Formats: sequence, C-alpha cells, structure tokens
Amino acid sequence: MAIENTRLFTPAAMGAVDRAAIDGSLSGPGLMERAGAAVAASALEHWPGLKRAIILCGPGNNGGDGHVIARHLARAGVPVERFGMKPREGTDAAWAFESFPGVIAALADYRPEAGDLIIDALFGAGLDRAVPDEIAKLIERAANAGTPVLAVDLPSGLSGYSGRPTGPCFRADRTVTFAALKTGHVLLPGRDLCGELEVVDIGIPSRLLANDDPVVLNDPSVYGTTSPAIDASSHKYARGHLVVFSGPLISSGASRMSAQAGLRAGAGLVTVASPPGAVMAQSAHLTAVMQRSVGDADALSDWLKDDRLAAFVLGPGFGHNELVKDYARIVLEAGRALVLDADGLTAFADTIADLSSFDAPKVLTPHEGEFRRLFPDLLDDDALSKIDRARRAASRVNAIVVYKGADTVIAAPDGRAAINCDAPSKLATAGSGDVLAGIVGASLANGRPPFEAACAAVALHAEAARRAPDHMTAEDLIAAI
Ligand SMILES: NC(=O)C1=CN([C@@H]2O[C@H](COP(=O)(O)OP(=O)(O)OC[C@H]3O[C@@H](n4cnc5c(N)ncnc54)[C@H](O)[C@@H]3O)[C@@H](O)[C@H]2O)[C@H](O)CC1
Ligand SMILES: [K+]
Repeated sequence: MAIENTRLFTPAAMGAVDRAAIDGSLSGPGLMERAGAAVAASALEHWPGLKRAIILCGPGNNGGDGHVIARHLARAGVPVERFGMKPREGTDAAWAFESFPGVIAALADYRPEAGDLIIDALFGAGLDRAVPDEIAKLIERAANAGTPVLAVDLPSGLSGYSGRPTGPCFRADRTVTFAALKTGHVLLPGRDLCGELEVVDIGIPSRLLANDDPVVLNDPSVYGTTSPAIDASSHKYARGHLVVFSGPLISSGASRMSAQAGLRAGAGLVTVASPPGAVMAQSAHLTAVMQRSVGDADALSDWLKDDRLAAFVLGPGFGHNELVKDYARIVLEAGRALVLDADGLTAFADTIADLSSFDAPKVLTPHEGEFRRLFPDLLDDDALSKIDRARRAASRVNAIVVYKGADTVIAAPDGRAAINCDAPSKLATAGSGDVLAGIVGASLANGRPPFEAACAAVALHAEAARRAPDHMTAEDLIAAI
C-alpha cells in the first residue's frame, strides 16, 4: 500500500478529527458523501461487471456510508440490496438513508449467491464489543460461500485500535478507509483481515491530520536513510566501533552473524569479544571482523578505557551466563550504547527495570516470547494494543524497545512509536534476530540517536530480506544487507 500520510490514528483520535472538521468548514453529510462515493468507485473498479451488491448497513455512520454507497452503485446500474438496521434518527446516517430510502432486509435473510459482493458497512470505528450472533452467522455464511467482501473503514468485528478481532470478524478482500490509517489497519491480525488497503482523501484538511499522538509507519520520514552516508571523510572510526559479545564455543555462530551483519550495515570496525574457550573457533571464521579475548568483567572494564568502542551487542548465543548482568552494567556505566537481544534479555527476566537507572542508549529487541518473559503483566492486559505494550515497556526500562513480529513496533520512552509492517514473512528464519541485533548495533555505532537507529535498522533488515532469495538463510540475509 503506497501511503502518503504515514501518521497512524486510533479510532478515537480519528473521531476527534471528524468532529474538528465538522466544527470547521466541513459538514458530516459532506464527509459521508465523499466516503461513500469513494467506496462505490472502488467496488466498480475492482469488481467490474458486478452482478449484485449486498450492502450490510449498521445503525451508525458506518451504516450511513453504506446508504451513500447503495445510491451511487444503483445509479451506476448495479443491482443493490441492503440488509441490516435502520439508522438512528437525526444522525448523518439518517440523512444518508433519506437520500436513498428503500427496503433494509433482515440480516438473517441474506443467502449468498454467485456474483455477490458484500459491502460491509455494519461497524467501523465505533465497534466496541463482539458483533451480535446474527452477524456472526452471516460472516460464517459468507465465508463458507467464498463471497468477496469490501469493508467500509474496517472489517466489522475488527478493533480499529488494537488490530485484534473482538470476536467473529469479516476477512475482507479489500478495505477502504478514510483520511488516514488507523492503528488496527497495520497491527496483526488486523492488517491481514483488511485485505488490500485503500486510504481515500475525503477532504479533511491536512492541518487537522497532524495529530499529537506520535505513532507513525516506519519510513524514511522517521530515520532518514537506512545506511550511513559514507563519503570520503567518513573514515572507519567516524562510523564507529561495534563490539559483539560471543557465547561459548558451542554457540559462537550467533555472535558471528551479528558481527558480520553489523559490518555490512555500516559500522566502521567490528570486534567479537570472545571468552577464551571460543577464541580458536572464532579465529577460524573471522576475517574482516576482528576478535579480542574477554574472559571476565575486569578484562572488559580494562578494554573500555578505549573510548572509541561505541556500541555493544550482548545476547546472541551468549548462553545463560551470570556475566550478562555484569557486562551490561559495565558497558552502560561507561556510557556506551547497548543492544540487548536473546540471552541478553532473558537474563534480566525479573530485573529488567533495573536497567532504567542507566542513561546510556539502550535498545531491547524482544520477540513475542521474550516480551512475555520480561513484561508478563503488559501481555495479560487485553485492553492494550501492541503499541501500548511497547511504549509502556520502553518507559519502564528507559530504553528503546523493538517489539518484533511481522508488525514490529519500535517504541521510545518519550512515547514515540513506529510500526514496521512491510517485513517479509521469510524473516522468520533462524538467525534473523542475530542479524537485526548487529544492524541495530551498527546504527548506534554510527552515532544515530537510539530511536532513529532502531527504526533505520528494522527498515534495513526488512529491505535486505526483500532482496534475499525466498528460502533464505541468515547468511543470505547478511549478504543482502
Ligand atoms: N473521517 C472519517 O473517518 C469518517 C468516518 N465515517 C464513518 O463513520 C464511522 C464511525 O461511525 P460511528 O457511528 O461512530 O460508529 P459505527 O458506525 O462503527 O458503530 C455504530 C454503533 O454501533 C454500536 N456498536 C458498536 N459495536 C457494536 C457491536 N459489536 N454490536 C452491536 N452494536 C455495536 C455502537 O453504539 C456504535 O456507536 C466510521 O467507521 C466511518 O465508516 C463517516 O461516515 C465519514 C468520515
Ligand atoms: K465495516
């Protein structure tokens, strides 16, 4: 989906924008007319030769859009039948129905026929609970018949806030939404339940769409470019020295992948800090990546006298080793940037909040399972979206939290959040997290501020995956950076 306005809105925030637009120069019916006309145009474009439009109308303004759509399609010569509820008196939906009065049949009476297109105008931004049983049954009948669905604003049953269904929910082939994306359109499974997404301009002034809730789609407007601008003056130290801690001999490969990824992603120099028992194994594999034997806290403290060591990755393949906490503390006390991933995260399972006392740049990169280990209370609160959870975790730890998934949320303690929703599913391969940790480390070593560094790294990780072959390994992913 090519989206100009990358700001994301919660349904409540979009409702406030609606009201501000209507208080200003625009009228509710005017907005509804444009919304309905746009959906009708999309139906005609994507279902040419449409045999019958089945418009399901709810009691509110989503339903109002449905009545406008019915009028436009009928005037275009498409057979239209409406099912659902009558609109509430005195609302814009009532105006829409009066502009095209007609029979609204009972939902229970709809039986799918070949050539039908269901246009779902039952509930949109106002959905606040599971849909009633008669709608659940219709959703099931439509799914069983394979009837295509064009959703108005949101598929009914999908929370526009969390991106999670409130219960039974349409799986739409296409969704047309208005003015800007809602968070529920890009969070999973919402993004999948929407099908192809269209955002149409219905005349709301852009000044009203500059909402103060800084949640955006992750794109260059957040991080600039994904790779550092390497010019003649940017000698290797200018691009920063990245250190990746190696695990023991048996699991030294993960740190190598992080290190090689960091080098390809633009760190000036990369060193693997190996425990003595892994040095030989690492030496056999490392060429452009350097190595140093670091066996304990004292050796690390001594090495940190070199203030060119800019950023550290701790966790990939490190093992369940009490040194994790000592190493993290020493790096952060020295004011160096730290990426905590994998074993580096789970070592802090019960004490992650202890990291909040360090002001040095920190980036945590938990996947779903690690997030649950670190923040179980946040996952147990169903009222929270993935954005809320990432933001609260970031504030709790005073760190950037990269809450990974096909809908990765990058959140900062100050409330900023970006959603990366174009990562290919082939990223779900062993070692992909090690690679991301290395790219984040390189971005920090380049001197980017931590939120922008994490956003750029997540974007580059997804870009590399798109370039890599379909059945890629982590090595293919590194080669594609
Ligand atoms: N700028 C825009 O985005 C515009 C959006 N428009 C459309 O307006 C709807 C939002 O309309 P609203 O009346 O606030 O809510 P809904 O129509 O989604 O819901 C109606 C009503 O239904 C009740 N309800 C909620 N959930 C359930 C449920 N599960 N079962 C039964 N009843 C339920 C609740 O009382 C709701 O208030 C937006 O989606 C757009 O389609 C404007 O038309 C144009 C501008
Ligand atoms: K809908």
